[in-house]
Amino acid sequence: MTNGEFNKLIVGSEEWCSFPDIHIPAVKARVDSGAKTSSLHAFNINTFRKGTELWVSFEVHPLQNNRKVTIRCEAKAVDRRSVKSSTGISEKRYVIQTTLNLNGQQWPIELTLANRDSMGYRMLLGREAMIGRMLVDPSSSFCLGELNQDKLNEYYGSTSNQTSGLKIGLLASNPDLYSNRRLMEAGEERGHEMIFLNIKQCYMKLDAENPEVHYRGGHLLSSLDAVIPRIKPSVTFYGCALTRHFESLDTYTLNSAEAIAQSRDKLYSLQLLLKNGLDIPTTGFANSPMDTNDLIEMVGGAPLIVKLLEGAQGRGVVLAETKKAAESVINAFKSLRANLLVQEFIKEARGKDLRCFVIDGKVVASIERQASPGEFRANIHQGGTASVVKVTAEEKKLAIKASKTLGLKVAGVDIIRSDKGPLLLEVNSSPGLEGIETATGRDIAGEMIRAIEKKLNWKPAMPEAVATNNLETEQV
Ligand SMILES: Nc1ncnc2c1ncn2[C@@H]1O[C@H](COP(=O)(O)OP(=O)(O)OP(=O)(O)O)[C@@H](O)[C@H]1O
Ligand SMILES: [Mg+2]
Ligand SMILES: [Mg+2]
Repeated sequence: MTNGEFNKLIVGSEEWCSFPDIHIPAVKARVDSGAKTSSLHAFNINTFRKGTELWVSFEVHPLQNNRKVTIRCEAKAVDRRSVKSSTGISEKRYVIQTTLNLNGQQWPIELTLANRDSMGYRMLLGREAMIGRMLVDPSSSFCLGELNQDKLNEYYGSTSNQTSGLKIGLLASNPDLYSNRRLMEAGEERGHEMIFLNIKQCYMKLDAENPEVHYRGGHLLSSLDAVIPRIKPSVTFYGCALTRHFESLDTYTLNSAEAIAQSRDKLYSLQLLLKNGLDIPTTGFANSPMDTNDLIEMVGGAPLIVKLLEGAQGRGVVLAETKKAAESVINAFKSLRANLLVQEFIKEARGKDLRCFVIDGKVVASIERQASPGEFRANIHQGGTASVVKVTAEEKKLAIKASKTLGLKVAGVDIIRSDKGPLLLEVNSSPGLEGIETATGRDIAGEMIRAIEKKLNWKPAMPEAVATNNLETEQV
């Protein structure tokens, strides 16, 4: 190490910094040497002239997951540049030059004004701003010091104690469905304003500076704090596009569009789960009908399971008991151009499976589902019955890891008990509440609302006035 390097700041992957010129006293930055330029999450970006100079005015929510604190800023625009985001989409962004303060050291840096923060960070510190001044230790965070809540309150006033409820949209299709009724009810019970948003009646404006979502007849949906996406398979494409658009409006979505989309693709999600070391029944997938025989051999021969990639509620899951039946089912589905996978049949499960309901990294309830007599599918919609079950620590870990792998904050994880141990069947992004609430008597809808409150740092004005059903403890 040269002498010069001793003078460099050692920073972790996240650090608090400030921007004195634009009056931002504290913002948490993601340190990302993979990005060239630094960026700040800004909205309501408008240009104006000061003499011959082009200036921009913009607003910033400096705190992560908090839309109550807003700072209005003005700065000279030094450029307008095409910037490629991590998702590969390039867009034009204004660039300002401003002073960065990091642990008392100050220097001017260029900042692009980005209008989305898919990573949740309001600020990204890129390598141009770091060159010659700092060394990154990616394994640590806040090497330059943490900021506690008191300090943040001092800077921004009280950031958490809100007296009124949140405005939460339920993005779904059928308001009469048990799960949707319960979510509306649970939110209202906890003092929030709940708005039912029919997916098909939402429409959006895609615009770099002012993206919008409108509802039936032009009503603007700009002030929602959070959205609960409950997207049925037939509207996955549009529902995910809407969810993504809410994310770009800085509305918190309980499950992200990306997580919903990838968990809907059964094949892709199984690949992701396997890659992360989670066990699944042996599964085969092929395109050409010429390979049907080998496909059957691959999963250990008949009896075997055939699943449509776009199935749900047990529809599109077939048990082929003989090799002949397997061949005809696979070929029949293929002739209809359906995407399907074949899977080893877990006979020893005897028509039972587990549904673990995961919220925010915890298993809040689990049930065992037993298929009706003569049926192998345990889905409630196929006549299965649910009962409370004690799940093992291994099963719990599997469910939590599966939700995490797919990036789902709320998930219904289906597990089957095999002779080889628990195997993952699938992970659902809009798991039904009826079966699990009825069997366990738990307030799962309330738990989902609480996960939003926690994420948005919302606390009831009078905690004792709100009915709480504390489900922090995992069900065993
Ligand atoms: N490999 C298998 N071996 C034995 N039984 C299986 C197997 N795969 C699925 N099953 C049974 O069939 C049921 C339905 O399968 P799966 O959960 O994969 O799809 P799905 O229920 O259609 O999707 P969703 O849960 O989203 O509605 C399972 O709950 C389980 O009881
Ligand atoms: Mg299932
Ligand atoms: Mg499913």
